Amino acid sequence: MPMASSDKQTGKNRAFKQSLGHAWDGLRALFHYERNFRKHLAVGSLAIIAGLILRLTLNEWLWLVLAIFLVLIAETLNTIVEAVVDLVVGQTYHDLAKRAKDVAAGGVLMAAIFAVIVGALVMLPALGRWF
Ligand SMILES: Nc1ncnc2c1ncn2[C@@H]1O[C@H](COP(=O)(O)OP(=O)(O)OP(=O)(O)O)[C@@H](O)[C@H]1O
Repeated sequence: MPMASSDKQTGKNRAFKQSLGHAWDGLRALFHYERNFRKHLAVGSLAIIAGLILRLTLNEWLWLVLAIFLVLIAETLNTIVEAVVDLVVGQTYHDLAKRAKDVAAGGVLMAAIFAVIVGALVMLPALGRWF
């Protein structure tokens, strides 16, 4: 059952290019609809610019990039949870809906705390070398 009527696909992708196209659609949806994703992307981009200016070492780059991607991936998972919960319960209040959304938000918070710690551990010594 690869296609529903009106050309909207509901079945499996048949080619890698098709899978890649849907993944790209997902990234575009994150960027367009998720304000927090855009914010995290902006902060990550600023950290990369700071890293370029401060000439980070390879090791420092690895930690920084890991922290940035962890936050973006956590935000992605949070978005998935919100979408699926809304799909299932709509506007109805449900304790499990609250738990799922709160836990997903907690995941983003953990990743953000990790990023702040990594940012401080990487940027402070790099700033010290700069001055
Ligand atoms: N259907 C629901 N049932 C119970 N609680 C809900 C429900 N929908 C949302 N909530 C509560 O409201 C909070 C905010 O939900 P919402 O879907 O608005 O997320 P959000 O604030 O838009 O998240 P983000 O800031 O990551 O986009 C949830 O963390 C949860 O505590």
